[in-house]
Amino acid sequence: MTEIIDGRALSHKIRQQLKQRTVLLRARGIIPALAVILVGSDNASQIYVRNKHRAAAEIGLATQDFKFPDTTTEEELLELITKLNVDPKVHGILVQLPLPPQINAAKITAAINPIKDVDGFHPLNVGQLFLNDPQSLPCTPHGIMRLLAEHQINVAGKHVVIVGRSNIVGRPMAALLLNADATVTITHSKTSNLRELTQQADILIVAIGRAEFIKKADVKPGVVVVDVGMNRNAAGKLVGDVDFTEVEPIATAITPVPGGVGPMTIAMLLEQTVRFAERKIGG
Ligand SMILES: NC(=O)C1=CN([C@@H]2O[C@H](COP(=O)(O)OP(=O)(O)OC[C@H]3O[C@@H](n4cnc5c(N)ncnc54)[C@H](OP(=O)(O)O)[C@@H]3O)[C@@H](O)[C@H]2O)C=CC1
Ligand SMILES: Nc1nc(=O)c2c([nH]1)NC[C@@H]1CN(c3ccc(C(=O)N[C@@H](CCC(=O)O)C(=O)O)cc3)C=[N+]21
Repeated sequence: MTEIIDGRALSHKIRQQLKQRTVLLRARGIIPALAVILVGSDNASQIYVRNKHRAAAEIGLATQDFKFPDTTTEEELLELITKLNVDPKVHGILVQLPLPPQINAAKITAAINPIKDVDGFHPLNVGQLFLNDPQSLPCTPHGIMRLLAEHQINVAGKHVVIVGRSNIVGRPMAALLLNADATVTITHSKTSNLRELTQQADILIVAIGRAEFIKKADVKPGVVVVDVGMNRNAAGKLVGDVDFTEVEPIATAITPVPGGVGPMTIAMLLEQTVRFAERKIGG
C-alpha cells in the first residue's frame, strides 16, 4: 500500500506546539508578529496569504498585511521594508513572490533585515544555508524535510532528483538535502535527458508549476514522490505537478495536492516567526 504523506496532519501538530510557545511569549509581553507584503494578484500567492492568515490567528501570532497594486514602484516597497526592518514589534518580514517586472526582486530580497527574513531568501541566509550553517530556513524546503523525517524517510545516501531550480524551492531544497547527506541531482527546463534522470530517483521532488507533468513512465517503482506544484487544471481544480492518479499506485509514498507540502510551508513560516520572536528573550 502506498503511503499518503499527510501534510495537514503534521502541520496541525506543529501549530498546536506553536500555540503553547506564543502563550509563553505573550506572558512576557511579546506578541510574535509577521509582516506580509503582497504586490499584485498572483494566484498561488493569494492562496498562500489567505491560508497563512487563518493559521497565524489560530496560534496567537499577529500579522500585518501590506497590499500594493501591480503598478507599485521599487522605491515604495523599499521605503516600507526600511521601516519594518527597525520596527521592534515586527519579528518576521515576508515579500510574496513573484513581483511585477518593474520591481527587481533580488534588490527587494537583499533589503530585508536578514534577522527578520522568515523566508530565508536574503543572500546572507542563502549563503549560510549553502555553507551548512543555516540561520533562517526557507519554508517550503524545510517543510519537506520535516515531512520526510516524520515519515521516517531517511535521505542520507539516497539519490534525490529535484525538478525545478527556483530560488524559492529547487535551489534551497538541494542545499538542505546535501546538508542531510543525500546525493542530489537538480534538473530544469534545459535538462536534455529529464526522464532518464527522474527514473533514477529514490526520492523525486517536483516544483515546476506544470499541471500533472510527471507521469508513471517518469518514475521507478518504489519511488518516494514530493509534489510541490500548485496549479489549476482545465476544470479549475487545484492539482500538483505530478499526475497523482497515475503515479500513486507505483510509489512507496507520495504527497497529495492539496494537503501535502502547502500546509507545511505555512507551519514552517509560523514556526520560524515564533523562533525569531523568542530570540529576543534569548529563548
Ligand atoms: N506548496 C507550496 O508551498 C509551494 C508551491 N509552489 C508551487 O510550486 C511550483 C513551482 O514554483 P516555483 O519554484 O516558484 O516556480 P518557478 O516558476 O520560479 O520555477 C519553475 C522551475 O521549473 C523549471 N521547469 C519549468 N518547466 C519545466 C519542464 N517542462 N521541465 C523541467 N523543468 C521545468 C524551470 O526551469 P528554468 O529554470 O530552466 O526556467 C524553473 O527552474 C508552482 O506551481 C508554485 O505555485 C511554490 C512555492 C511553495
Ligand atoms: N515569498 C514567498 N514565499 C513563499 O513561500 C511563497 C511565495 N512567496 N509566493 C507563492 C508561493 C506559493 N506558496 C504556497 C504556500 C502554501 C500553499 C497552501 O496552503 N496550499 C494548500 C492549498 C489549500 C487550498 O486552499 O485549497 C495545500 O496545498 O493544501 C499554497 C502556496 C508559497 N509561496
